[in-house]
Amino acid sequence: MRDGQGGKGRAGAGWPDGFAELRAARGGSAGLLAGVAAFSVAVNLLALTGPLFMLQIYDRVLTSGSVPTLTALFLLVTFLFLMMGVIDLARSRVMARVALRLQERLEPRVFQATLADSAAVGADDHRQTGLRDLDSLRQLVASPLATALFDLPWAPLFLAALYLFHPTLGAVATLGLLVLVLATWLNQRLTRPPLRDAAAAEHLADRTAALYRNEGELITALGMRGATLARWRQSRHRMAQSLLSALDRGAFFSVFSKSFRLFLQSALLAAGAWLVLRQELTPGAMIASSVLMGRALAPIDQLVAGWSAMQRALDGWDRLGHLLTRHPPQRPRTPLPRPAARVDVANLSIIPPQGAVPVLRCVGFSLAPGQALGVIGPSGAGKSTLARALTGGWPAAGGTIRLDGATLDQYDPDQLGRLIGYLPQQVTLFDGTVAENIARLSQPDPAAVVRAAIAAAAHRMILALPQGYDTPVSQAGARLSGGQVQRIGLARALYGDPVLLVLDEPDSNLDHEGSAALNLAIRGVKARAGAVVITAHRPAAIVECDLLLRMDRGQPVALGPRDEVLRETVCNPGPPRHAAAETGRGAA
Ligand SMILES: Nc1ncnc2c1ncn2[C@@H]1O[C@H](COP(=O)(O)OP(=O)(O)OP(=O)(O)O)[C@@H](O)[C@H]1O
Repeated sequence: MRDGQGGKGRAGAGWPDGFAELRAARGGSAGLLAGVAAFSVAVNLLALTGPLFMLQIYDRVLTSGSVPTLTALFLLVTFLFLMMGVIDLARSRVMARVALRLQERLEPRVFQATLADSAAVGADDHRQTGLRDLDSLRQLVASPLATALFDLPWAPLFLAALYLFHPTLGAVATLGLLVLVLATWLNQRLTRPPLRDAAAAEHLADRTAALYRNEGELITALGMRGATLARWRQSRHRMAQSLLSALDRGAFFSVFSKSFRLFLQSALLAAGAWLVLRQELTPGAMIASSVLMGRALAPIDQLVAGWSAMQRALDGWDRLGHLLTRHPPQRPRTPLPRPAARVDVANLSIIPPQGAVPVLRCVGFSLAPGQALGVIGPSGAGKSTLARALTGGWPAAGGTIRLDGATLDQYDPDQLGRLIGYLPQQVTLFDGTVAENIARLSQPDPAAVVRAAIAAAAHRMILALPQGYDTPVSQAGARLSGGQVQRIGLARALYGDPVLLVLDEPDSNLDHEGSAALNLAIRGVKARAGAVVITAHRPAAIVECDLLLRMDRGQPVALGPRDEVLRETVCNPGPPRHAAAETGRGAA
């Protein structure tokens, strides 16, 4: 398989790039592939059985009229073909196992890289095809196309045999082979762009359909059915057009290759007959050479016919290489003890993934255990960006975030995830029970689940569900209100007593009772010496905050004790002002 270039050098120092990982995974089946190559030697040598048998029938049996020779040859041929079938079958079965092994070996890495990509780029980005690419790779390896690749290097052997029969036959076959190789290359060149377009358009159409499916209620309510159908059909139409163009071109080459192969066989027969007439060849050799050439050209025919699958897999290999390069394997980190809730942010700037300019600049503050920081500011001020950065979701482009002295990347990501409770603006629940969702899909600790639910004021609401904590929920199937989902999300954030709790507009869907419970939960975290960061639009959400950070257009405009900053905000709600505290660290 090919190596892409674009992603090279982006992997961490000392770590293999994505393509090296792919090659290593393929190398993991080197023994099996060597076995397949050995089987291919046997299969291709045994493929000479047919031509040799014909040679013997025409030149020995028919001339001598010997029935015993015919019988012996026939029995031998039966045995050899049987052997060939058995070995060919074994070869296919081994390739199926190679394919499975490749998939099993790469799946965890690809899954993690896809998740990381989705966290960095956004779930709806068109690059979310890692697992699908791996599937097409597995399908290719398990398909007859892969075995055709093993047969391809044997074509010269059959050509050599033709040259042995007669150089003219060899020359005709070589010429034919070159034409077919040229046709295969042209096929690849001409069908690749439309096939890529079709795959991209198909992905877009699938994504659009999934989004519309999830938002069916909204679409109906807003009378958007016609418009959504038109848009979906537009992307389907684009896919159909590209696919049609690829199929048309592919069909041309497929038909050309098939017809040319048949023609070539007749041409070779004609050349053979001419040589027989000139008494330079025996009739047996003439027939055998025709069969031999068929065998030499078969893998090329197979490759032309299955080119779109081949192309999909090759493109998939490229994309996977880049995906794995973008997200190199986690380096092992020395496990750190559970930190104290001391958060130090210094001169932090954040550039969103795929972004070019920082959307957060020069942010600095310190939080001591037992303190809560409120982050306020107008829409687009950078509050959610700061929340994402504090959870380790978006890496710092400049400056640092330290938790008890260690930068976030010094923690193992899973450990960090357990140390931080995060409630995003939009809460998503996953397939599983309510308890499993609160326990972050790990094996739930029932006491901890109930404790977290009580702290989030979700306990009674959960008990009212048909099966209580064991009620299955899913993104689409759950019949929970926005506030109920938010409370379960808060319970999930509180599960496991995190050191740092990051709440991104936690009260956007909460009623009075929910807001009161939220404040109680924040007080609880502070009481057990945790730290809390809350972004908010509403004053009710920051009543438990000791410190307040006011942001505007990605920059801090005020930082200090809550009431002081609130007073300042009332007196001076205008554009950014660079107070001494703006970039300071020592507000805590
Ligand atoms: N993925 C992204 N790529 C590029 N820019 C982004 C991305 N996400 C956010 N931004 C930009 O970063 C800035 C801050 O956005 P952010 O969501 O942090 O604001 P916010 O203060 O949380 O707003 P709101 O109160 O409306 O939630 C905005 O200008 C936004 O356009």
